[in-house]
Amino acid sequence: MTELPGVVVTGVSGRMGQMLVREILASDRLKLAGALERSGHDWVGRDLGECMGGAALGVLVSDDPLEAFARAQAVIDFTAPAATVAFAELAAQARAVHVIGTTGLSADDLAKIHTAGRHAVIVRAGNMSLGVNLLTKVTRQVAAALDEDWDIEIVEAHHNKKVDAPSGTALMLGEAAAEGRGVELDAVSDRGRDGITGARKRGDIGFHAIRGGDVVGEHEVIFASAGERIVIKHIASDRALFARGALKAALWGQGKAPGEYDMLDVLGLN
Ligand SMILES: NC(=O)c1ccc[n+]([C@@H]2O[C@H](COP(=O)([O-])OP(=O)(O)OC[C@H]3O[C@@H](n4cnc5c(N)ncnc54)[C@H](O)[C@@H]3O)[C@@H](O)[C@H]2O)c1
Ligand SMILES: O=C(O)C1=N[C@H](C(=O)O)CCC1
Repeated sequence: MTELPGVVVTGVSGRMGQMLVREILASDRLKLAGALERSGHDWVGRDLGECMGGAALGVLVSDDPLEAFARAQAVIDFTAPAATVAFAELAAQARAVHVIGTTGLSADDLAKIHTAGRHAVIVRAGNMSLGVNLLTKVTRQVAAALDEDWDIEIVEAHHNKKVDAPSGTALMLGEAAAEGRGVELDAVSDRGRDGITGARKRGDIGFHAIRGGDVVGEHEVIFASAGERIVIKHIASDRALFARGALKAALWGQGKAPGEYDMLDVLGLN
């Protein structure tokens, strides 16, 4: 019998980290090979199962990525930008597939991740759900079909602990709309208006972020013209959705040529 690919989960105490552990433990195609948290976190050195309030799993939470990645075929990483950039280099050294869900990455962070992708498989997406990835395709098509008489606005809502805005998903949708229009997103992006902003600039793509309660993730792309509006909306009601997408990516990446991929590749939507 062949061994199942082993996965290390980073940021294991986090909202996504714990969801990923549950999905891996329930999977018959992947096994848990390690659990990482940041140095100084009170889970480090303790049994993961007990930390999560259940029975012991025999997996100690570690703060040593180098040692953990050496035993893994995949690293699933939903943490924070600085951690993800460091993990990209270490996962590439270990030739482990690095699945990146972390959002809020800067252009400089993305360039470093791109460099790591020369040596190993990286799958990165601001949203790992089938629905949102399909929505990016639809958004690109609708934006390509309409001219600038149609104003594009992207509205997103998330829980009150989210630290970055616009969300990674909103940026994916904005990129898709800009691509459909044949423009660079950076040149037309208008984020969170406030004060005497003047009239809306033709061709801009607007972004608006709502933060509150326990909202898992909601995204709306609005195409507004004189007398009519098209609104395309995705609602995520369970974080398990993102975790299952990440597991799919970890499996899909096994044996692929080094490079940077996204969920459209994984889902066969490219
Ligand atoms: N792509 C997607 O589908 C998707 C879905 C949900 C969340 N996210 C993104 O995932 C990230 C995490 O979200 P969350 O809600 O789980 O946040 P969270 O704050 O609950 O968890 C992040 C975890 O990472 C840990 N961490 C930070 N630095 C670390 C380091 N150096 N080493 C190890 N662990 C470290 C933190 O201690 C924390 O436990 C965010 O960027 C979020 O936007 C993406
Ligand atoms: O909870 C979060 O944080 C989420 N982040 C992703 C984003 O930034 O789009 C995906 C949805 C949930």
